[in-house]
Amino acid sequence: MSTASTTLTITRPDDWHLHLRDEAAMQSVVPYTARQFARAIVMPNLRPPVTMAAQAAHYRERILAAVPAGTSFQPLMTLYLTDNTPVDEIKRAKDAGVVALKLYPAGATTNSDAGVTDIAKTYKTLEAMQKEGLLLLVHGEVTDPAIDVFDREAVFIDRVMTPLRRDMPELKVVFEHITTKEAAQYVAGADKYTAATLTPQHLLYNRNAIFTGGLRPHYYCLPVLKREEHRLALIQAATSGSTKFFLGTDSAPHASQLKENSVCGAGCFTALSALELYAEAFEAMGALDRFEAFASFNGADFYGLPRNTGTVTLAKQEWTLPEAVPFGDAQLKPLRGGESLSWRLL
Ligand SMILES: NC(=O)N[C@@H](CC(=O)O)C(=O)O
Ligand SMILES: [Zn+2]
Ligand SMILES: [Zn+2]
Repeated sequence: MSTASTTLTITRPDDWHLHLRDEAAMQSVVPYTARQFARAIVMPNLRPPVTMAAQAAHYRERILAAVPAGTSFQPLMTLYLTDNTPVDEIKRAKDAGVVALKLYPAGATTNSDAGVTDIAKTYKTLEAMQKEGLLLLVHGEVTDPAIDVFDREAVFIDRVMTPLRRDMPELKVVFEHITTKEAAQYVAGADKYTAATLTPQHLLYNRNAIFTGGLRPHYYCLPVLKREEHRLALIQAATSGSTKFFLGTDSAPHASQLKENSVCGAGCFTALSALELYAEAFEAMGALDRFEAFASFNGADFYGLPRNTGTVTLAKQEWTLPEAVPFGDAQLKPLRGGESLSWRLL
């Protein structure tokens, strides 16, 4: 990393948690990520979900066809784990270049209806993944309606993570988009097979952001933003120098008419300005010297993939994020749209 007074140059980063959707909507958002990141872990929660290796291979082709000419971008594919994922699909997935499977507890988040109802049902498949070296990516929230929505991540640690780690000790697990001090502590204290991704919104905002001056749908994602004490624990984890924490935007585009609706879909769109948002969070902690490892090294090392070559440069330069951008034949409103950002990717 090098910093002149007004620029920050780092090795090309990767996004280890991304939603691209499909068809025209996907074609609208791929260029934003391809501009910011060399690679991205592409989430499989399409309708219908990407459950088989052959579907993932076709989805990758559609994504690659949407990458602007002259830009190098590599989508890293995942499968959607279900109660019925066949054990022998794991070998086919590995051969097709799939790097991970995603665990959505059924009903926990956007397009998770086909998710896992009981993790014990997937153990044979998880054993095959452990053997083949595929990672398990986890949306870590219980779905028990008796549990308060703000407590669902912490309860997930006790009910699912701890038993899973005990039963599948050498399966590499990424606790995705963590939002609580409990999850940050759990991952920091876990062994080398456990890591976590952090989103820009959870590093920058607490739950007040959802309610400031009215209900703000573009700040609503899952797991939902938490109290300030949790945000502080997350930014401390991200800037601690621990290699277990890395960048995963969870950029999750939803058409604006579905966000600004009586029932608002969960997800924040950040791909347009992800590095800028993270740089702001790291700068506020006086930790820009730790940004490169978080954005460009820790994730690749955990996944066992080579680090990127080449660099990107951010400048300390104020600019205004567009309020809305096209999204297929709809519109998409970025988090912080219409407001100013202090860093700009050159
Ligand atoms: N994070 C979100 O709020 N939404 C994601 C799903 C997910 O990552 O849980 C989406 O696909 O929209
Ligand atoms: Zn999720
Ligand atoms: Zn996500």
